[in-house]
Amino acid sequence: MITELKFEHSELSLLTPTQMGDADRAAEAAGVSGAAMMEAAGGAVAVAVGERWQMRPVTVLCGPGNNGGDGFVVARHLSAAGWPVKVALLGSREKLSGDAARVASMWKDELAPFTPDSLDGAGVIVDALFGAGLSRALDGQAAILVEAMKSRRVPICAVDVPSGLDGASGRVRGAAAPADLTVTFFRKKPGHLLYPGRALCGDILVADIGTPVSVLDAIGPNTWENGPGLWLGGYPWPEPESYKYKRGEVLVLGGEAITGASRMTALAASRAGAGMVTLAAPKAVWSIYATALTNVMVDSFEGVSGWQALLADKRRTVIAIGPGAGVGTLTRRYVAAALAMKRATVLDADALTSFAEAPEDLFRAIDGPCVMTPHDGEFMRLFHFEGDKLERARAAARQSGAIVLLKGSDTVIAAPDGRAIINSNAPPQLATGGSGDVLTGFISGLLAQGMTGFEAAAAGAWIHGAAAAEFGLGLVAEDLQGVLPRVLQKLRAQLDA
Ligand SMILES: NC(=O)C1=CN([C@@H]2O[C@H](COP(=O)(O)OP(=O)(O)OC[C@H]3O[C@@H](n4cnc5c(N)ncnc54)[C@H](OP(=O)(O)O)[C@@H]3O)[C@@H](O)[C@H]2O)[C@@H](O)CC1
Ligand SMILES: Nc1ncnc2c1ncn2[C@@H]1O[C@H](COP(=O)(O)OP(=O)(O)O)[C@@H](O)[C@H]1O
Ligand SMILES: [K+]
Repeated sequence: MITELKFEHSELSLLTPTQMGDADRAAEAAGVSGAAMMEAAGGAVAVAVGERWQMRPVTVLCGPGNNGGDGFVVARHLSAAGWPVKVALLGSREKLSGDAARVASMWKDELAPFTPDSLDGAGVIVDALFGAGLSRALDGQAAILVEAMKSRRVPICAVDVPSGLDGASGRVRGAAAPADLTVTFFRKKPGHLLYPGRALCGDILVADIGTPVSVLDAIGPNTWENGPGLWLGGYPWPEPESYKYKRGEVLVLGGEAITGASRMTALAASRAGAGMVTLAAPKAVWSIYATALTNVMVDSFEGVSGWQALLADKRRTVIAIGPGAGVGTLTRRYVAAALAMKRATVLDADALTSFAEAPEDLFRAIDGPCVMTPHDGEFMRLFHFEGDKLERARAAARQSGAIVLLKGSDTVIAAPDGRAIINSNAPPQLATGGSGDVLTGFISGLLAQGMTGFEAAAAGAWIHGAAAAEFGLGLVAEDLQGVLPRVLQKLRAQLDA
């Protein structure tokens, strides 16, 4: 069994704006001054702008807080490097305080009026209106300037976040202009990865501004961006002393009307490394499965008692149900029988929808390791939470007791204890019928080899995205398992390097 990885201090940690404020205060307590961090932040943005764009007129829009302070530092650096710089400030210099007031006083040129005219002639705009301190929807002059930024085809570099983007949820409050480049500090925020925020950030650079990593001790991050850094150390590579049963056996429930879905799940589980995979085929359609599958074994069964007989084999350590299973009472009973075994179970698609009328029955039955993989529609049939995707997935995991993998271009994986991972490597070609069935197989295959549900879901989602990216355009779901070996070889090379 692989022990749970500890990755609180990973570079993949995500901090909410509130946690980032805590990190800034803790850094100051540890002797790194706010002024030094602001200098480092503005300096990093100026370097990033200089690396990305050739020298040209730049307008820096500064807000009334420390995000605006960063903007004044950017302006000073670019101006010193010879760039023609205009600075427009929301509000007056007198209203600035602390570090922002200090850096503003170092800007000796006159300020441009805070109107869309200040964007005239700009070859790049630095958006330093609001960052972590966004406290309400943009309105008035701020909204007018953001709308003006949106309508001009001038590249934008956002400081920390595009102003108006809520760093916790990825939502837009009032308005936000899409940036080409976002430079953030110390760690990313969930809003950089959750849509629509992700689409507004452009390329994201994370700059080191001297914040000691030890500030994370007290914060205890519980949200991460998905990446091999979270689970590669515990990845279940085949070992010399291994044998097929040691690598676990996955039992996949086959559907009667749709047979392709569960076949893809089964093949994907084999590719992900399960030692054995058995497809439980309803007697009436057994021959379809038997002729289509080779390395995956096909076992026929009839009705709930037949399914229970297949479950009785203790070597079948992981049960995958849902793809093509059909919606209704029978599937509900198959799921209940599987959950009663308290083995690792992956529930997808019809296994979830079958409980739309009585989700509580499902939650009550979950008592062992369980991963649910709903897309938005399936999620809404079972759960009725408000909030952003991260909040909803977390609440669902808490309510159900399962690891909840809420799919989409920004898939969130949440555990009942509050930990959550946001996946960011899934390319849009994954939006093709059956790709979710393959994901169920990948996760099942990793569970079979001893990963925990949380890690298997994270690693499964990541290799799924990486396989789609590896294949490129023109992807159909059954291509995914075929390119997985290349993804695994690259991962292995990364570990061996
Ligand atoms: N040591 C550090 O802390 C470091 C911080 N750093 C930088 O500081 C940023 C965080 O700074 P921050 O906390 O001052 O918040 P910030 O984003 O500037 O906004 C607050 C101001 O905006 C105002 N305001 C808010 N919403 C508004 C709206 N809709 N419409 C109008 N006004 C609105 C708000 O007004 P209030 O809510 O108080 O009325 C307040 O005046 C962070 O993103 C990073 O860039 C780096 O330099 C590294 C070191
Ligand atoms: N636009 C997108 N960008 C990236 N990944 C996507 C996108 N749309 C869907 N996906 C991913 O593709 C898979 C689709 O799964 P699902 O909706 O269950 O489809 P199916 O039931 O056809 O298998 C999920 O892993 C999901 O996260
Ligand atoms: K900003």
